[in-house]
Amino acid sequence: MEILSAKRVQTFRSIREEEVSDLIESIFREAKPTINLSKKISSLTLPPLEEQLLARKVGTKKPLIILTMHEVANVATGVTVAEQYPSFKWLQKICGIESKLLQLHKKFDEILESIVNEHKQRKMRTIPESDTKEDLVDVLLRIQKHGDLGIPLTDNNIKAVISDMFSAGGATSSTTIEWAMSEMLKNERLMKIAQSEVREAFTRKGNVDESGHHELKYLKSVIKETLRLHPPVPLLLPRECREQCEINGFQIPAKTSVLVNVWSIGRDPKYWTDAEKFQPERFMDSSMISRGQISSIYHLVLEEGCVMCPGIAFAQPNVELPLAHLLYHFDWELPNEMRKEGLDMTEVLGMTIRRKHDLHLIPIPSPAE
Ligand code: HEM
Repeated sequence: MEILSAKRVQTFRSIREEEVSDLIESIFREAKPTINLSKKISSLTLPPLEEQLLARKVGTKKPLIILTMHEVANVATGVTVAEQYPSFKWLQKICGIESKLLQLHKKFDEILESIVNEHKQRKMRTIPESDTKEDLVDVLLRIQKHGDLGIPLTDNNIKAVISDMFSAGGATSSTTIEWAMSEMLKNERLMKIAQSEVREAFTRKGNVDESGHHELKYLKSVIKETLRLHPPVPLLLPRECREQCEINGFQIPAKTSVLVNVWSIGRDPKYWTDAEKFQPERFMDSSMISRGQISSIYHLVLEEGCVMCPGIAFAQPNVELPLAHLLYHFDWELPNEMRKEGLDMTEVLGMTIRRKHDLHLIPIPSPAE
């Protein structure tokens, strides 16, 4: 509640708006007609997250924490393969994953340690003007000092929370933006509807900001439909069976790992008409969605059910704002007269499911510019 509440997220609004405006300007400044939109999007989500959570302005040089996160993401792709066969310990060894992860762990731990120490020293020197000026680490250090939790909060706990926020909040947001753009590119009609909605909402103002987001009903449905077909965390977080139980005649022992395949639930024709089709309209009128569908998508749309992303208040503006800007400022074409319907949608599994091939696109400034 302290770190991820809507009130706290609201205090970071100007940081998000500034970062996304910088992205749009960098696209306008590109000398080449074709840009790698995937790269632009992935470099967009972590720096603002760093600034929002750690109050550090990133500037042009990527900080170590972001570079290390990318390294972890790359190595983690291999972990998933080795984890298919947990009893074959040698598989992880020959893949070299274990030692790479240990090295990365050490490097990451040192970065986190220095962040915590930096904050402690800063705290000794200054008194925060008000709690809205505190960043994530300040909040955790305050709780540690006052013992508000009723249980001790160690420095290691604090480092784990910082690490959790970055791994949970970075690639999830950027892959969602990338897939939403891909789906709209593939279907020009949907792109046009979303673009007209955004342009209608902001043309009079002359710029996109977060104040008009409540008007973007179609774009919000595009995001929900993107999460249905391309859930960034396809197997959710691993869970463990607390006690022995029986499912469909199978005895499941206590402590069994449970992975929930939301990727396949989102595409199950038992729940969804035209399950493989990208149709944001299905979310426009929630009365059209049955209870069964709601329980099957709670984790996808993040808003329903007992298990949800605790970072939802952060995730929403971090995904909506960049998308609204990209649609407002540009029309988008594929290079080399490639046909949009033929856009390659191959997925690759890492910490999230992302596009196998980067999105190379031609941005055409919108007529309103
Ligand atoms: C579109 C963007 C996002 C999606 C689709 C998403 C989705 C999810 C999902 C499915 C889970 C796992 C829930 C479970 O299995 O229990 C999760 C956990 C979490 N998310 Fe998000 N998330 C997004 C963005 C964010 C952001 C921006 C933040 C924070 C700044 C964040 C923070 C967290 C945290 C802290 C957890 C819990 C991790 C843990 O328990 O170790 N998420 N998210």
